[in-house]
Amino acid sequence: MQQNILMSDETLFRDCSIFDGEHTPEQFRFRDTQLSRIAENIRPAFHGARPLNMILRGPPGTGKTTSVKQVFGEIEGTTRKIIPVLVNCRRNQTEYRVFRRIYEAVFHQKPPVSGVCVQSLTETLCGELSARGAVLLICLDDANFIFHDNLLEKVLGTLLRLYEEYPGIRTGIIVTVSNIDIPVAGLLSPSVVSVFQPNEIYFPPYGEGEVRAILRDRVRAGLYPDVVSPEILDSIVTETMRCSDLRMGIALANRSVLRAESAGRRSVSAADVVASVQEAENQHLKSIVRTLREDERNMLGAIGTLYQQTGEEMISGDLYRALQPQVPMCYTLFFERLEKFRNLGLIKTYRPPKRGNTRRIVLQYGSGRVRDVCSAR
Ligand SMILES: Nc1ncnc2c1ncn2[C@@H]1O[C@H](COP(=O)(O)OP(=O)(O)OP(=O)(O)O)[C@@H](O)[C@H]1O
Repeated sequence: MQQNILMSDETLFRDCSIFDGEHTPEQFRFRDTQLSRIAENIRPAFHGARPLNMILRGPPGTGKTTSVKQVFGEIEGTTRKIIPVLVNCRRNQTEYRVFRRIYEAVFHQKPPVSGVCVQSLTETLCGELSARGAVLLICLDDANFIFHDNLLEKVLGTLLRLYEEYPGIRTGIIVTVSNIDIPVAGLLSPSVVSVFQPNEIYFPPYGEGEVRAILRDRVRAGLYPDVVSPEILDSIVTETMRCSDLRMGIALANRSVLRAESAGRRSVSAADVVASVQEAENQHLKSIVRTLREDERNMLGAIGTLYQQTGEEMISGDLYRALQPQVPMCYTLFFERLEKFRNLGLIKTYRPPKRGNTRRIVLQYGSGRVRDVCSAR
């Protein structure tokens, strides 16, 4: 029995950064096809032409961001004539913040604070791009976070029209989205669609064997030998397949090891994995809720509270009426917020047969957990 044998400063991690959400893996497997298609679309920029626009589409945790980071890393190591900028749309949910992020990446400093609008940022940016003779390659990563309020349309509209206002400016746009059921073109006006013309690259979910291989790589790189046995790895793989998100699997492995470590054991037990599943799911839910505005968080929390009392789903009209006392809002706003929750994977909506526009609204996480996470400050 391996109980309490770790000294307080002993650790099971060879390198704990391997389990960070932002970690770029040394071994990036199973995405060669997607990487070479991305590279093909960017290739014209190496000859001074405009890169082809792209949409990278696939469920969460299928390696879209990692692929872009890999390609951008190679570009940065090869040429200064292409400036790649990764914009995290989770963290930048207004038009101004998106352009501020681009400005910061190009100038390596913040824009002047007072009185600067998007127009003046783009003017300065385009002046700089002309002076350097460089192509701007922007990735709007996790663009589903800016589907609301017509924001994607505004941002794309501005980016795509830069060359009209500033002749000679060349830009390429990569949009990554994790909703597989919403066509991006449906969110855009015909005028934006006609200029955008993206090539779509699909990232399918990883199969069980692929998930096992990826997690095994992480475990080998991040932990000392025998901390995770093949049987324990199997149970982490099973949980990962259940929630079909690799990111959850990485978080689950991390949490299970931390649990074993704090109990002073040298290997992870089946009980560590079981006990860590909820923590890993909570962590995932928290990371999404953190990106919501306060009014949206209040509405989601109110749905959690309501569903605790009424059951795990409601019809849209009933839900709207039931929410009014705590979170008064008009019907349009109600549907806009529901749409955002759906885009973020917080709810699912179903149309019951023969009920017109009515939808059944189902939470994707337990109602009690949703309520607690939304009310935590
Ligand atoms: N093929 C792979 N090999 C190794 N690690 C991978 C692979 N694919 C994804 N990962 C890891 O899984 C996690 C999620 O990957 P990534 O952020 O690239 O997914 P995504 O498709 O952009 O997800 P989302 O749509 O939720 O933003 C990261 O920690 C990443 O390192």
